[in-house]
Amino acid sequence: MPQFSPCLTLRHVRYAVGSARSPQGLKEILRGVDLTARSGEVTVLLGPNGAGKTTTLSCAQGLLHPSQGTVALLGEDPFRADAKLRARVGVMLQDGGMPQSVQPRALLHHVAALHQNPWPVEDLVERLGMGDFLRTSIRRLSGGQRQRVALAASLLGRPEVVFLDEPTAGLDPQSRQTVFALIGELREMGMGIVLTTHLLEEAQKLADSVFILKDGEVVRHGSVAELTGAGSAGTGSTDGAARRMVFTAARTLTRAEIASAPVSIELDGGTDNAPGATWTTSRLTGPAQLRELAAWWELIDMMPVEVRMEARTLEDVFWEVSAA
Ligand SMILES: Nc1ncnc2c1ncn2[C@@H]1O[C@H](COP(=O)(O)OP(=O)(O)OP(=O)(O)O)[C@@H](O)[C@H]1O
Repeated sequence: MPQFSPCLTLRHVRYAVGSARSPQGLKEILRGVDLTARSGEVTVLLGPNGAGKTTTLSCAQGLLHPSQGTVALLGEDPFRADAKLRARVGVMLQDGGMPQSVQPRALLHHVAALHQNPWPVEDLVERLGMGDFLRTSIRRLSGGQRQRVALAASLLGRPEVVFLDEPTAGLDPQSRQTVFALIGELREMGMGIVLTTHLLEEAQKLADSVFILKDGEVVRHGSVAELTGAGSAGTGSTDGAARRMVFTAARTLTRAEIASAPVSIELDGGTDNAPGATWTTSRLTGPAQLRELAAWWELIDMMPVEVRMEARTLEDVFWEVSAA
């Protein structure tokens, strides 16, 4: 399997429901999505509820036909795809898609039997720690257990591309780590992994490439380093050098002093405005702002105890995009 070649491309994909003639009118859910995912990489779709992530995945998988634009999944139009293409693609069904009265063991063996060269069921059972609930009907499983069954089922055919819609939703921290490790292995194997998540820390750790959607459009994309300013800027992002500065104040700051800061400053989570409090600055885009901050410290006659520059996190970028 060639590594890092595109396994999925969406070009100017629009998807609308309703009609201009109906009372509700035409509702545009995707408004020109461009996205590329590569084999041997984890591509993460982020965005607030209703941004269009699941609709994008549905178009990518060929479950929905775009109103405009093109989709190529492993080089083919997934909407017209035959069984051959389907066998090369794994889709993690949300629990509604699994037969509720069946036991995971029977389901996994059944799905494995549909594939020519299936991943050994026992191996996935062991890796995903499913041994304890293999003979419990899916209806009776906890949310996290169902998630693991659905993930295993999506991988049984050793797909070249796998779509995972919130694969770690409802998992406890230990199971989440297990799933992370497995996703890392899938990447090493050269699989293309396309996933959605609301867990930004998880996205930051896993993603080779991130697409942030808002109102049916990709508003930022790039590697984590590109998006957070730890590397060169990604397309659509002009803030490649942005950083955050954190400083520890020697004393309590007055309201007037806080208001007079040259960039907005906020108390770091959990600290009080007292000597030793940690303050974080908003996005700094150049050294001139450091000079302004130093001038402000001079003005308010406060020498910070500690000053630190930090790369911004994906969470910082996400909130910035959401607020825009
Ligand atoms: N068939 C439909 N008819 C009307 N509206 C729809 C339809 N399908 C999706 N939508 C709307 O389109 C928007 C995008 O939905 P989508 O499920 O793709 O978002 P999402 O980013 O996956 O959200 P979440 O994070 O909540 O899963 C939502 O506002 C949703 O209500």
